[in-house]
Amino acid sequence: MGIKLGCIADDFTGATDLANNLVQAGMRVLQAMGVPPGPLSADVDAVVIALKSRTVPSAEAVEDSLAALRWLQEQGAGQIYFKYCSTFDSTKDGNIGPVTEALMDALDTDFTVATPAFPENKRTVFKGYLFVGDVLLHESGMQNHPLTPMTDPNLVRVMQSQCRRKVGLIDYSHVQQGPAAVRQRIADLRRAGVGIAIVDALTNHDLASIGSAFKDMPLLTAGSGLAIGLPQNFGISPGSQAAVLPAPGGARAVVSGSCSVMTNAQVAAFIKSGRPAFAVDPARVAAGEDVANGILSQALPLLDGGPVLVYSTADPGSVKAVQEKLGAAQAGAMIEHVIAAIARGLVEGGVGQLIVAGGETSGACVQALGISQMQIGAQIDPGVPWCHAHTDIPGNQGIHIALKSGNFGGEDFFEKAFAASAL
Ligand SMILES: Nc1ncnc2c1ncn2[C@@H]1O[C@H](COP(=O)(O)OP(=O)(O)O)[C@@H](O)[C@H]1O
Ligand SMILES: O=C(O)[C@@H](O)C(=O)COP(=O)(O)O
Repeated sequence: MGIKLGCIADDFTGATDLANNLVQAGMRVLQAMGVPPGPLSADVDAVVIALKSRTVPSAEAVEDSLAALRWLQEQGAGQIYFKYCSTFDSTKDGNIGPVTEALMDALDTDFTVATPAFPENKRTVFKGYLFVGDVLLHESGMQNHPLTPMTDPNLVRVMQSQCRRKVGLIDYSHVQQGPAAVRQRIADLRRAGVGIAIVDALTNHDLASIGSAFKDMPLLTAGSGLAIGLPQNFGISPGSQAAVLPAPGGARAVVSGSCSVMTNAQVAAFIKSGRPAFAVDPARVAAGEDVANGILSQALPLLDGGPVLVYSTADPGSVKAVQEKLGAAQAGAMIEHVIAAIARGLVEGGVGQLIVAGGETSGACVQALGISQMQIGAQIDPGVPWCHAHTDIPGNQGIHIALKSGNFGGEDFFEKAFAASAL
């Protein structure tokens, strides 16, 4: 028998977020970093393949996603789930629309849904508008994202601008009435020539209800929230399947390349606590200085005294100034490269418990550490579990790693995560 659910996530924090929600909902999950080189050997309900496809050119995102789809189909996946950000992070050209349509073509399906709703993390969709907490997406700080600034909260409009197919809406008046009304709405939209529908959802109850209406859909596209509503379709009941990870060991460190509002607050709280923190200065990196080794030589001797932080996290004004000089994509890639080299240097120097803040940053760090699979452990905050992974560092016995999405976690997230790992 094949796997029940095959998932393709467009970034690495997003992949652990989805895997975590599936695990919380009762599924046994394998998370793979990139398309696995061989067939699946574990007995699991779902596989999440993490790609770094959110901000790459859309043709590349499509190619990578189709390769992931082929592998999942070879493992007998019954349903495919394309996971993107709960803030619908997209570049001007996509990639949510182009990847969705390529997957629809490959699966030969004429209809799918799209909903980033994740109520537990305060992402809700109403009348097709995405709210983050009490404000609309474009007032949430996401308008200042370094790579995917989100300036339009109307998801029908955003998705339509990325798609050839007609985009419609399953609004709350249908969702509220339950699965039968949602199925009826889908039939009506199909007749009207709609290929992709944004779906409203405000609560976990809504997600469970729409999840059951989507039981027979070959392709689902969503944030991680919808995962809560799917295991029931496979006869799986809620109940955590989090793995008991090996006992944590080694020194502790945080590396952060996220510039989100929440990460800025978390970095500020860490610095305020008086623990050692080292800033990556983009200007010095651009000038060709060996910033990675400079920081490592200062940070490594301090590891015995408790966690250290290395960050490029900055406010929107500073990010804009850097981008004006270097270009947004170039600045992003350059900083990711330095932080990834630092993450590897920290693990080589004895770090066994590592937090990475930022999705693109996590992708770069996980790749630099040579991690190919992660085991999902206990949740720290909604959307962020501790994980265990093997690296390709000679002699390394594996590390505990938490990939924190930009806007997830409370202000004390770093402290809370290390307190949890000590249990
Ligand atoms: N000070 C900075 N100036 C410009 N870009 C930055 C700075 N710090 C980080 N970045 C880049 O911003 C992007 C942040 O994206 P990401 O890591 O996905 O964080 P988030 O999870 O908040 O979206 C990365 O490409 C990172 O390299
Ligand atoms: O859905 C979410 O919000 C996260 O899983 C996610 O994808 C976050 O991406 P980053 O903010 O880039 O970490």
